Amino acid sequence: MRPYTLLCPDCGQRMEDHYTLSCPAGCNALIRTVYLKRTLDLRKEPGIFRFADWLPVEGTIPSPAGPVTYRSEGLARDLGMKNLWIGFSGYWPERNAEIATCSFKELEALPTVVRMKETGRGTLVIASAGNTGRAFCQTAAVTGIPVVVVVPSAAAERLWTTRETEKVCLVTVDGDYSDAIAAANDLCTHAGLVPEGGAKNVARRDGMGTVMLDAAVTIGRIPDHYIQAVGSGTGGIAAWEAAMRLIGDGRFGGALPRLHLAQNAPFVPMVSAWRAGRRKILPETDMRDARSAIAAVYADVLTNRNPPYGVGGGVFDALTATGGAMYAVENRDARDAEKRFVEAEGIDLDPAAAVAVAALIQAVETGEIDPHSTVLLNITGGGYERAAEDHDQIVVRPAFQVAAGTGAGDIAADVLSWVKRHA
Ligand SMILES: Cc1ncc(COP(=O)(O)O)c(C=O)c1O
Repeated sequence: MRPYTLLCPDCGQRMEDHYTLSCPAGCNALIRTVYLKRTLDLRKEPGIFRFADWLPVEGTIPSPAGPVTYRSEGLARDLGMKNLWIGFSGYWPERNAEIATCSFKELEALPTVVRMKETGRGTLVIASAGNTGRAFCQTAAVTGIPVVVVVPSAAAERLWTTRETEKVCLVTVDGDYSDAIAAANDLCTHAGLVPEGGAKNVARRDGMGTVMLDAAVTIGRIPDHYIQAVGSGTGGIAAWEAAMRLIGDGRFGGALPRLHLAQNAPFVPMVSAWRAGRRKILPETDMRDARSAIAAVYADVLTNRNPPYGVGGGVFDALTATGGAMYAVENRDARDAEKRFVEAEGIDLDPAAAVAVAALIQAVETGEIDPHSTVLLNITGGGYERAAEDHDQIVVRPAFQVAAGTGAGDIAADVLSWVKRHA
């Protein structure tokens, strides 16, 4: 028996894991893991698998990539804060941050690949705006387990690994992130190609949830506030779920952290729906002129048109349960915040992380966050310059291309034959 079961929070059904992504009864809710161990014991592993007790895996990968939490001095002083903690998911070896692909997406990729190997069959297909794809490419390079990664053509340059690998089938799509998602969905209609699952994948959520776990064990308690930039919002959901587990553990306090989730204006569908008090995103209201709005943002990895917002156990529920708030961040504010962060903390940021810093500044200025409270700022990506000093960054060459508006039907047979050759 595996050390966890899956639970549908809607109908209450418990199930065994067969790389299960949704409730077999058809409920519109994100299934969750229920771990047999209610208290968290840290393992003697180098990276994320320190938290394997609360990851849906039995095996581990000896990777140094994991969450790191430290107490801010520079930015805290700049903002007049007393208890600002930074969860740094990137590359900064001087702070023990060893995610060579520089974003928290590696925290999702590592347990996902192990879970798939242990409970599923087939080859994972990942749609990405860049960072998720790079994380899965790296995991394929480290484990030798092949993956199919589908990205917008403009994001292809973000796909690199620190080791040579033949185990990545990179498909580029002429279009934006949504077109990449559509092409990946097309591919997954073929036997042997399996959707990685996004927010529905408990390994992704629990992998991201380790940022909250690491913060709680470092600080000694659950923080009062949690700040993150979101595209799908999976990390926000994960932080909420991890905090519920920590409350169940009993050693880290009994209150949920307030979630502060930020999007990059002008593409802010969840902010718009949340502020209107709606569980449902209305495309004509919340995503008007989506293509041009997406093209205008600084942090394009935050542009997901189908976030798990209204689904049971999704972003709306996470915000409601935690008394949360959402923020729209303008490009210029993200850039200013990035400058302040770099000066204060001494490491570069992913544009998405700059959006989170800008949201923190907004929250402190508007009084949403009391500067004396205990705050966890999730820096979801950074350390690119530092990583380039220490590691090779070997560009992954596209294997196949999907032309604008054509779908992935034409290349499916080629992708399947690639999978056969590389499995
Ligand atoms: C660096 C970084 N931060 C934040 C996010 C937002 O994550 P999510 O789409 O899971 O909300 C992404 C998404 O790709 C990202 O790459």
